[in-house]
Amino acid sequence: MSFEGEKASVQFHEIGLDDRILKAIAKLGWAEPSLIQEKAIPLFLDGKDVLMKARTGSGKTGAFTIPVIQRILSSKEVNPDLQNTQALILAPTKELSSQIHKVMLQLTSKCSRDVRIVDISSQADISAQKPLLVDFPDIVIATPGRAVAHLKAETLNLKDLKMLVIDEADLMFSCGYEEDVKQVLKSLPKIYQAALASATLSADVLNLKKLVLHNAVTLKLQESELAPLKQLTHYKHYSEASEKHAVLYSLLKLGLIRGKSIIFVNTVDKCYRLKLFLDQFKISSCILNSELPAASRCHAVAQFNEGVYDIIIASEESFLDDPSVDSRRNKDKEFGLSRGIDFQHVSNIINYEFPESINSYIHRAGRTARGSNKGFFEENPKDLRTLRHDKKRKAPKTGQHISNVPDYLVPNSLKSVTGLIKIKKAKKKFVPPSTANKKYEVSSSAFQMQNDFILLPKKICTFFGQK
Ligand SMILES: Nc1ncnc2c1ncn2[C@@H]1O[C@H](COP(=O)(O)OP(=O)(O)OP(=O)(O)O)[C@@H](O)[C@H]1O
Repeated sequence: MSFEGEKASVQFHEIGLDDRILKAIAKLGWAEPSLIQEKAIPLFLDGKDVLMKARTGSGKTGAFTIPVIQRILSSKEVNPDLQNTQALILAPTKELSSQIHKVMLQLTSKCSRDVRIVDISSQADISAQKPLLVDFPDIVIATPGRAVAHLKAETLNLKDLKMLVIDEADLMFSCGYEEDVKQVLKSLPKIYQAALASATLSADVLNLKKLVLHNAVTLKLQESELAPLKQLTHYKHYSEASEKHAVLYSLLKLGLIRGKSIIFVNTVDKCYRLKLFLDQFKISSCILNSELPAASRCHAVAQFNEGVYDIIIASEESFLDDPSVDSRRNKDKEFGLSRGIDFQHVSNIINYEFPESINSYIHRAGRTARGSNKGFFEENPKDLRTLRHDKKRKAPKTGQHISNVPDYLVPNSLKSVTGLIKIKKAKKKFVPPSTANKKYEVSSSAFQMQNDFILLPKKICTFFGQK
């Protein structure tokens, strides 16, 4: 597996990595480093502070986790009895932390005894997490909030820290972690090596850079922000707002969209409404939004990744919103939605509601065509079954009850497609024509005009024709 369109000039075995890491990388199927990995890993191994800005899905996680693990293995070669927390990795959400943890466990699968990693980002009680930290794991992964909570409880000791990494640096401040990050920095020794990873170089990232990095090398890769077109195809389809439901239904039911899909909407309400709509047609989906508790969000992503659901409906909200503005709703400030979450094998991204900024489009699109995956279609057994044309396609099942559900769930446009709509004839009151009746005159001429184009039912045409 390699990143398309980005031919690596060095191979993993040429970067000076431990054999155990190389074996783990091979097990992951990563044939060669991505561009950001190729540039960042040697710099970090050299002891440099690095700011890596690379498009979403370009392999930044590997770019900082591989050298962190390598440096820990090297330090243990020199001093096998060394046991202290050498690296702290901060991520803005629990989902991201657990994803980094998962990647690190895979990368240390051949040296798990030598490199111990814990993720303390979950909301478990601080005292319940104490045993995880008591014998100074080599790498701690946390959200800044959790790191501060443990520092206050004196369950986390960073006095011997050698490396600090902040992932998704552009989200840290907008997630409300500015103070927590500053608090963490106060607990670090004077000298440590640091790296920031980000998909954008926002003002927040530059502020963090000033706070965290020293004489840093900035890697701003000259690459497209999105995966190459060979890998990711963009389609656009124009439709009236009221018809979007019908279009989506058709795309899904006719098999025009295959594989796992993320449908993006812009509000939490829409998230639920769309799910209810799809439920009506026995199209099962799960949802992801900022009102769900963290555990449910993780569960939804896990179920989607495991293939329990092929569709996830996600609402995206601006991180720059003042969290205090909408007090009715209990928004989770750690909600990073899908930014940085590694949804696996996503074939399609559907912008059901158009993203509010270019960045948002890029991040949404970055959920597919990740790594070396093609964007549109994945070859998994389930998809291949779908492709079998020797089997008769099942006609979509729609129940009679669809005609009784509210319009916002099944709009009339779709009811008429399925033949379930009962056209209610409006009872018209007879109003005698009167030249003094302005309202009548206006509507009359409007209808007359349409009459010219034979657009009206005969009955009405006749009525106005008599005038
Ligand atoms: N060298 C590689 N070869 C093939 N696949 C890789 C390689 N490195 C990473 N990947 C895969 O690419 C996908 C995206 O990687 P990763 O999550 O690190 O991207 P990212 O740049 O951190 O994205 P984001 O900014 O969204 O977090 C993952 O599924 C990962 O397993």
